[in-house]
Amino acid sequence: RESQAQKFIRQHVDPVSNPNISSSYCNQMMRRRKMTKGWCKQVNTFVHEPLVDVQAVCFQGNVTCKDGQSNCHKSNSRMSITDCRLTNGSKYPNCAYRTSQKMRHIIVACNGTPYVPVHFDASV
Ligand SMILES: Nc1ncnc2c1ncn2[C@@H]1O[C@H](C(=O)NS(=O)(=O)C[C@H]2[C@@H](O)[C@H](n3ccc(=O)[nH]c3=O)O[C@@H]2CO)[C@@H](O)[C@H]1O
Repeated sequence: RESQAQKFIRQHVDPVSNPNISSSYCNQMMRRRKMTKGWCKQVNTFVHEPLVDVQAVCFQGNVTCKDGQSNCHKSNSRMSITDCRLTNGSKYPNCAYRTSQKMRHIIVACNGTPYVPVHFDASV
């Protein structure tokens, strides 16, 4: 049984890829990280920073989450991310994504002991 923390890492952490991401990055990674099973996940962000740097965000700026909870945190600095957004013509099971490479502050929700990221809220 995958924990919420493990699910966050599977869905959002990819330190390996370098920033000059290919246009097929999202089509490959959304499949590889199992977000195209049963349905095509609409939007997903991958963070290209070391896991420890992403986990450290839990101890950075506290902000309100989109759902109104108060356990969200905004990264002090901008991070290398890739946004994957489902294209209009995409038809399950052929999930087709637009790949956008950005430098943004990330906002994650954290929970538990140890207090770790469990949800990707937004990037700004
Ligand atoms: N405060 C909280 N504290 C603790 N837990 C909390 C809290 N809030 C939610 N969860 C939980 O998280 C789980 C979850 O999957 N939430 S999700 O909104 O669908 C995730 C979004 C995100 O994956 C993705 N997205 C979106 C934007 C973007 O820039 N980049 C990007 O990747 O799209 C998804 C849909 O928007 C769910 O179990 C919910 O209960």
